[in-house]
Amino acid sequence: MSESCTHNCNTCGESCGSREEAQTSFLEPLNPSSIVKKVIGVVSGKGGVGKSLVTSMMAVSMSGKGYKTAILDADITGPSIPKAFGLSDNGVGMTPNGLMIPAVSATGIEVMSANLILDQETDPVIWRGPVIAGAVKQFWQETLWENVDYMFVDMPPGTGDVPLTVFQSLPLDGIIIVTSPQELVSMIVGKAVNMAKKMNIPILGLVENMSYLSCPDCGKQIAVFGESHIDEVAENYGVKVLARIPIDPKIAASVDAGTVEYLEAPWLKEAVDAAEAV
Ligand SMILES: Nc1ncnc2c1ncn2[C@@H]1O[C@H](COP(=O)(O)OP(=O)(O)OP(=O)(O)O)[C@@H](O)[C@H]1O
Repeated sequence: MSESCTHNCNTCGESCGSREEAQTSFLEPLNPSSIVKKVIGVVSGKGGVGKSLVTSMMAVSMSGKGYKTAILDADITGPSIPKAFGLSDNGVGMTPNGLMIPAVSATGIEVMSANLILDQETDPVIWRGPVIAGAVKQFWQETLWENVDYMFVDMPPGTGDVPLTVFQSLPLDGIIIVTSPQELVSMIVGKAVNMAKKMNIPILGLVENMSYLSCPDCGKQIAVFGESHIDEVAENYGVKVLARIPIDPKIAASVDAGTVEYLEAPWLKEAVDAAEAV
């Protein structure tokens, strides 16, 4: 036993031989009919930076490579995945033994989201934190996830109570952190990196969305939200920059039209390689 051991594993950072028993696992088991091989969380410091876009496009890219892919929309109060895939109807079924059957997109991506089970997609979700976290656990445990190679989880934004519970409940194999240049990037990345490290979840890297706008006439890149600091931030925290996504009206239009799975995402190549290497 280390000299600096406090004999209380909740307060002691030393890794000694008697550590494991004291660790409590909050991981929720899957139902026996389901298999999910890899789970990758997509996180952001706040809403509106493009977390759902990155989640959707990672799923689209992995599905395009032949993997059976699913999306668990854990952003319960701001569920935007069904709309991006044009899944506005109530597409969730039930198995005879009471498991939810996820909706399936036109190209075969399975989706589970609060918006698919609400009577009206405009109904607000006015639930408190523990209820929200409980819904995410149900989406994980009580859905029939049949032989999924890759599941992407659109995490609730931020590093508060709800994202923390989701982090603890799902067996994440890695996370992707999405930022935009106008955020307090360093602080946000720092919080997300520390949260992931505390839970021993590997960080695949950072994706900077709305990084720049390409002038349609001369091709010059305009830093609409100011110069990016993503490289310094990534270096400070020892993580990789996986992608820089431009502001592109085509992106917004295809999300609005529910045709995100027909969008090409050449900018995510390194992120896709990182997911494949998990
Ligand atoms: N690079 C981009 N170019 C143009 N529009 C974009 C881009 N990224 C995202 N958008 C648009 O910005 C809006 C917010 O994006 P998105 O829903 O992915 O963000 P989010 O971080 O998931 O937000 P929330 O947590 O609130 O759901 C969407 O309408 C989306 O189409």
